[in-house]
Amino acid sequence: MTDALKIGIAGLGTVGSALFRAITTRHNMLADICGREIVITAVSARSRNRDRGFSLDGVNWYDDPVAMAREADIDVFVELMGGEGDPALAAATAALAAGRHVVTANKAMLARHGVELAKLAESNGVLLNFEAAVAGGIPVIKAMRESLTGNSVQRIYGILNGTCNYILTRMQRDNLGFAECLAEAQRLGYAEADPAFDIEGNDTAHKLSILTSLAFGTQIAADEVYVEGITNISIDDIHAADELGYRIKLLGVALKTGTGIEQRVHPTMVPKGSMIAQVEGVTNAVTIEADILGELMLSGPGAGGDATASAVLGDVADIAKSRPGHQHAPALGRPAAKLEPYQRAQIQSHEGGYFISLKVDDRAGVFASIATKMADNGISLESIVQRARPGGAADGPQTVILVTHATTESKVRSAVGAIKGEGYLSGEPQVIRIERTREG
Ligand SMILES: NC(=O)C1=CN([C@@H]2O[C@H](COP(=O)(O)OP(=O)(O)OC[C@H]3O[C@@H](n4cnc5c(N)ncnc54)[C@H](O)[C@@H]3O)[C@@H](O)[C@H]2O)C=CC1
Ligand SMILES: N[C@@H](CC=O)C(=O)O
Ligand code: NA
Repeated sequence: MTDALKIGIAGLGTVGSALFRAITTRHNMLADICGREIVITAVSARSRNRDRGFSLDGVNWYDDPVAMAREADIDVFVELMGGEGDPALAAATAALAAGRHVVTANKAMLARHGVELAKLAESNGVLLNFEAAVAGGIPVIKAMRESLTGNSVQRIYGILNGTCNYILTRMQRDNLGFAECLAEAQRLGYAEADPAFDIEGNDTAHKLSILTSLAFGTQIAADEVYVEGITNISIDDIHAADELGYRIKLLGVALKTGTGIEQRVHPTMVPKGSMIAQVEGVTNAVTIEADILGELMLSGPGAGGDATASAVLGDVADIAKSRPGHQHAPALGRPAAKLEPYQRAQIQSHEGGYFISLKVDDRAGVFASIATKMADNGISLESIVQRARPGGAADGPQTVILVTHATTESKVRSAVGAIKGEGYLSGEPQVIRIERTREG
C-alpha cells in the first residue's frame, strides 16, 4: 500500500469534529477505497481541552493554524475555521505555497480570494478542493468542474443556504416566528458563526459568486451580486404567496443577459408546483441550464456537520486516490489565468414578474390610482386584489396585492416610487421577484 495520506485539520467545530469522527471511524474502509490510509496527524483549534466526544491523543496540536499549515508533517491542510481573512487565508496560502493540498469549506474566503488561491495551487502543482463550500453535501462543484465541461451555461439558480430555507419552511409549515426558527437552525449547526451572513443573504451571495465563476468561466465577483436577505419576510407575505400559488425561497440566481451576467440573491416567489418549491428545511437545490446537457437539478443536504463533512471527506479521498503525475481539473474548472473578467448586468435591467404588497388608506380612488401608476410605467398586471383586514377589523389600512406580468426592475421601481408619492401608503411596500422555472 502507498504511504498514508497525512492530513491536518484547522477548526474542530461543527464540521471539523464531524470530519474527525468520519475519518477515524472509517479508517479501514477508506484505506480499502483509496488504496492508502488517511491519517489525521495534526489539528488546530481555539480550545485544546474542550470535550468534543473524541480523543486527540497521538495527534499533534497547534495553537497557530498558520504554523500548522507551514510546518506540520502533512500532505493536506483542511481549513474548517471560517472567515474570509486571516487566519484562514494566511493558513491556506501558507499550505499551498509549501506544496500541500488544501481542502476548505470556507465560501467567504473563496468568494474573495478564490482566484488567487487557485493560481497558487496551480503554480505549486497541488489541489484546492472546496466541495463543501457550496450547497454543503451536494456534489455541485465536482459536477460543474468536471461533468459539465464543454457546456455553455445560460442560467444557474438555487437554494444555497440551509439556514434560510429552514427558517422559511418552518414559518410556512408551522406558523413559527422568525427568531425562533433561526435559533433552531443555530442549535442544529446550520448557521454561520455570525448568522447575519445567512439571513442577510451574504452567504448565498458568496456561494453564488463561486458557482458563477464555474458556470460562466469568469473571475469570482462577490461584490457584484445584488443581495437582499430574508429579514423582511413576514408570515403575512408567506401566507399571501401561498394563496396566490407560490412559495417564497431565498434564491441565488446567475444568468447571461444581453449586457453581461446578472447575479442576484433575494427572496423569490416560485410556483408551488415547481420542483424547487418542494425543497424544504435544510435541503438545498441547484438547477443548471446548459446547452449540451439541458436542465439538471441537484438537491440534498445543504448544511449541518455530517452532510458538510461528507463533502470534505470526498475532497480528501480524491487526493488520497490520486497518484503522482495524474492531471487534475483546475480548481475553478479552467486554468485561473483563463478566467474572463466579470461583466455585470445591472439589477435595473432584470426582467421578470413581481409580487407587490401595499398597505393603503381605505378611501375612494386608491385602487384606481395604483392601477394607473402601473399602466403609466408600462406594467401589465396579472392580478390586483384587495385583502380583508386581519381578524376582520373595521378600520385601519387595507392590503392591496399586485402580481405583474414580466416587466423590468426599473419600471417596477419607478411605479412603486410614484405610488409612494401619492401619500396613501402605510409602511414600506413589499416587492418580491417571481422566478420563472421549468414548470412556469
Ligand atoms: N456548519 C455548516 O453547516 C457548514 C459550514 N461551512 C463552513 O465550514 C467552516 C466551519 O464551519 P463550522 O464548523 O460550522 O464552524 P464552527 O464555528 O462550529 O467551528 C469553527 C472552528 O474553528 C476554530 N477556529 C476559529 N478561529 C480559529 C483560529 N483563529 N485559530 C484556530 N481555530 C480557530 C474554532 O475554535 C472552531 O473549532 C466555515 O467556513 C463555514 O462557513 C460550510 C458548509 C456548511
Ligand atoms: N450557514 C450555511 C452553512 C452551509 O454552507 C447554511 O445555512 O447553508
Ligand atoms: Na457541495
